[in-house]
Amino acid sequence: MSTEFTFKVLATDGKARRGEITMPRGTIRTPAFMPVGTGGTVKTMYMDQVRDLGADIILGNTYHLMLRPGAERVARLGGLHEFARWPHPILTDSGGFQVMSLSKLRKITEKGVTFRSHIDGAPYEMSPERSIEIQGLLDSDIQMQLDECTALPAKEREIERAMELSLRWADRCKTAFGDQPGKAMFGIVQGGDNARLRERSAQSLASLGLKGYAVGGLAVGEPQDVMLDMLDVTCPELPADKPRYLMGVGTPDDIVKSVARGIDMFDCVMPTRAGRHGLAYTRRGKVNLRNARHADDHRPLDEESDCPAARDYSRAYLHHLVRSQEALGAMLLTWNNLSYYQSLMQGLRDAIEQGRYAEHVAEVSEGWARGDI
Ligand SMILES: CNc1nc2cc3nc[nH]c(=O)c3cc2[nH]1
Repeated sequence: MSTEFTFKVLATDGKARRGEITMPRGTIRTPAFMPVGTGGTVKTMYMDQVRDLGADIILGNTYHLMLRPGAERVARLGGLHEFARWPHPILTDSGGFQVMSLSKLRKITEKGVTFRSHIDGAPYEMSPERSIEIQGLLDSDIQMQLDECTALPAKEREIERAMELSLRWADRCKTAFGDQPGKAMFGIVQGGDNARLRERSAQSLASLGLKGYAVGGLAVGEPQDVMLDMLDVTCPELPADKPRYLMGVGTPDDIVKSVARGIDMFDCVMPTRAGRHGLAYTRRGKVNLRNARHADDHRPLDEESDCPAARDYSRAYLHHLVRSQEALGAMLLTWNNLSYYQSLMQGLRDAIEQGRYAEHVAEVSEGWARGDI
């Protein structure tokens, strides 16, 4: 087990990379999908299940945990790994994105963000330094800089202002994080849908010599081709020997196309949130179990899956659970969805190693297009 944070590229196929991040709490096989554990829980799942599905790392949210139960309380209780019984790596988002998307009366200044909690309206200030302090109290293994994610569409001068502020905050977060060998602080590339600003942001962050780089400011409603175009201009400006993390992405199609452009890490609420809303991801595309067409269908979601949720329960039963709003419905569909996402990632990792990434993507895409029979 490594005492340092290291990243190795083990194989490439075009711009797709098969890599490995080693750190004291474990090894992360890339391309990696990080299940979202917002409030210290991957909703409806036991942590052992999440691990058994192949997740090497999960995501926690600074914003939610600082509001409830509080970062100092989690620290007193031994840190997030102990608190949530997840002994493997955890990446925490810095809170800025959630402040802008969830809190009330928020205000951004050079110093940081001020806002009121969406839970009880209590006032908070979060500076780059406080965000890193909170992530340290959570004992997070990979900590994200505080940044300002511009909602799209936006005027170029607005995108530029937020991108430049995020660069200054990256420098402050690097100073606040200091030197923690077994941990990492990732910078976040901003720049909206503007290629020139993306290149400037990536080049400036790369000059900070960080241990990893996230591509932020995307998956905010822009068309997929705009997101992919921004990856085409951003990834070449990032160091090839450091991990690249595309924040908030995405659908299986988003993921396969982003890996092809050089992305190594992903997080997205889609598999878990969709599971709670009756939607199943399968190798034949999406299946909406709310639909009455499943009411008498005795077939499982996927008879060939090694996940019991996909293999052992009839669609009729899943439809019944979803329609009845039974907790087991959300549990089984979340289990199925995370299992599908992790098997998708394993397939991508294998295909890169075998030098057949394009062929493999064609095969999985054909499965989705065939649709659910
Ligand atoms: C669901 N889409 C999405 N989740 C995100 C989280 C983020 N965190 C920090 N900074 C970001 O730019 C950022 C962008 C994001 N897009």
